[in-house]
Amino acid sequence: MTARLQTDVLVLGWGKGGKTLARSLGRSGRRVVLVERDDAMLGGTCINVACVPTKALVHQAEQRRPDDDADAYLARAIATRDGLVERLREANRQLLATVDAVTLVRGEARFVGERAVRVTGGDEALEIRAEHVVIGTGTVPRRPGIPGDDGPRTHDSTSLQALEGVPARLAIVGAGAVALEFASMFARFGSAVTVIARGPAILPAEDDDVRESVEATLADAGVRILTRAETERIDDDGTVATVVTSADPVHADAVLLATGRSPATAELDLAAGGVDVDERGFVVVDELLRTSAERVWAVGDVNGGQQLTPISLDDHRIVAAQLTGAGGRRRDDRVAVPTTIFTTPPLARVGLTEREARERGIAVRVGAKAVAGIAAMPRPKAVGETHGIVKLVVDAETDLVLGAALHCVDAQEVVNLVALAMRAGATASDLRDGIWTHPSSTEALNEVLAELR
Ligand SMILES: Cc1cc2nc3c(=O)[nH]c(=O)nc-3n(C[C@H](O)[C@H](O)[C@H](O)COP(=O)(O)OP(=O)(O)OC[C@H]3O[C@@H](n4cnc5c(N)ncnc54)[C@H](O)[C@@H]3O)c2cc1C
Ligand SMILES: NC(=O)c1ccc[n+]([C@@H]2O[C@H](COP(=O)([O-])OP(=O)(O)OC[C@H]3O[C@@H](n4cnc5c(N)ncnc54)[C@H](O)[C@@H]3O)[C@@H](O)[C@H]2O)c1
Repeated sequence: MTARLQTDVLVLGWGKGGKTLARSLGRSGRRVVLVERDDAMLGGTCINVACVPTKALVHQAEQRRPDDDADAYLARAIATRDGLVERLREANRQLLATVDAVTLVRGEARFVGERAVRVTGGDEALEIRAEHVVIGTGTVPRRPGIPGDDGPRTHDSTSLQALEGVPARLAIVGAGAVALEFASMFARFGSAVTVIARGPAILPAEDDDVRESVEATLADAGVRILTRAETERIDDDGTVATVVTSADPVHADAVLLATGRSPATAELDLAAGGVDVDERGFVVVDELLRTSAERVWAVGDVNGGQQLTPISLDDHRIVAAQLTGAGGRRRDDRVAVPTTIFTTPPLARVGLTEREARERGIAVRVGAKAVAGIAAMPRPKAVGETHGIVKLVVDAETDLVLGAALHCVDAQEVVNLVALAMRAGATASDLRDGIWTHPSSTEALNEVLAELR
C-alpha cells in the first residue's frame, strides 16, 4: 500500500545544503519533509565519509611516531574517528528531529511526476507531493571504467578509510584533492605511496613554485609521484595488485581510485519530474539554482558546481532567499572562495595565481617566501612543520590582493582572513601592517607583503 503526504517544501538528501535549508525553513514554521536513503549517511557525506572523518585521520596520522606499530595505530585512529562520526551523526539527527515542522523520511526517493516523488524503503512506499522541491542528493565515488577497477584490493575514498591494516604499498590513481590528501595521510600511517598522475604534474593549475613546494613536501614524506602515466588496467594475482600504466607498472597491496565523483541522480528518475541533467548526469541549474522544472531547485554537489561543503551551504542561502521572499542572492555573487587541500601542511588557495593574473594582463607585485625562511613566522618552527611557501599576488596599481597560495601550518585558517580582505577591499598594505597574534601563522603576512617584487 502506498501512503500519501502533501508538504510545502520537500528536500531530497540530508547533506549540508539540504539539512540547513530544512532546519531554517522548519524553524520558521514551514512544513518540510526531508528524505534520506541511507541510515549511515544521516548528516550527509561531509560528516560521515568525507571532510570531517578524513581530517580526523589526517590529524591522527600527523601524531604518529615512527616506532608506533602501524596496524595497531591505524586501528586506534579509525576507532577514534568512528566515535567522532557517531557523535556528529546523532547531533545532526537531533538538529532536525527537534524541529516540529520537519518530518524525516528514511528511504530512496524517485520522481513520479512534477514535484512528486515516491519513497521506497523496505516494504513501505510513500508518495510525497510538494509545492517546492530541493534536490540535494550529492555525489558518489566515480568508477573510472578502467579494466580491473572492481578488484579485491581496489578502494574508493570511503572504503580506504576502513582498512584493517596499513597497506605496505598504496597506489593512488588520480592526482586531485582526494589523491593528495590520502597520499600525505597514508605515508604518515606507514605506507609506501605512489600517486599515478595522467598529466605532466600534480596541481596543474598552480604556479610552479607552489606546485614544487607541495611536490617536495610529499617527496620528504616518502610519496612517489608518477607523471604522464595513463592507467590502462589493474591486475590482481590474488595477493598483489598491479596498476598497469603507460609509464611504469605499480605494484600495490591496496589501490585507491581517486578519479572524481559522479552525481547521485541515476536513481532519481529526474525526467519524470521534468528536471534536466547534463551529459554527466549533474542537474542543470541557473544562477538562482533553479532547475528546468518549476519550483524545483538543486543544491550542493549534485548541481555540478564546486564540490565543497561551504558551497553547498551557500547554495542553501540562495534557495532560502527565494523561498522566504528575501530574494537577491545568486551564485555569481560569490567572490574569493577559499579552498584547502589537507596535505601536511595544507595548501590553501584563494583568488588568482600569479600566472592567471599575468595572463589577464594585470601588472602584479608578488610576495613569495619559503616558510622555513620567514623570520617573523615562528609558529611552524614551534610545531615542527616548516615545509611550504607563502605567496601573495597583489595588483601593482591598486594594492588590492588578487590571490594567495598558502602552503603552511594553519593555512586553512589564514586563507579565510585573506579571502575576507579580498571581499572587503582591504589592501596588501593593510595586511602587511596588521597587528596579528603572536606566535601565529598570520604573521607571515607582515613579512611576505613587506617584500613584494
Ligand atoms: C574524501 C573527501 C573529502 C572531502 N573533504 C572536503 C573538505 O575537507 N572540505 C570541503 O569543503 N569539502 C570536502 N569534500 C567535498 C564535500 O564532502 C562535498 O562537497 C559535500 O559533502 C557535498 O554535500 P551535499 O550537500 O552536496 O550533499 P551530501 O552531503 O553528499 O548529501 C547527499 C545525501 O543525499 C542522499 N541521497 C542520495 N540519493 C538519494 C535519494 N535518491 N533519495 C534519498 N536520499 C538520497 C545521500 O545518501 C546523502 O546523504 C570532500 C569529499 C570527499 C569525497
Ligand atoms: N579538502 C577539500 O576541499 C576536498 C578534499 C577531497 C575532495 N574534495 C572534493 O571532492 C571532489 C572529488 O575529489 P577527487 O580528488 O576524487 O576529484 P578531482 O576531480 O579533484 O580529481 C580527479 C583526478 O582523477 C584524475 N582522473 C580522472 N579520471 C581518470 C582516469 N580514468 N584515470 C586516471 N586518472 C583519472 C584526474 O586527472 C584528477 O587528477 C572534488 O571535487 C573535490 O573538490 C575536496
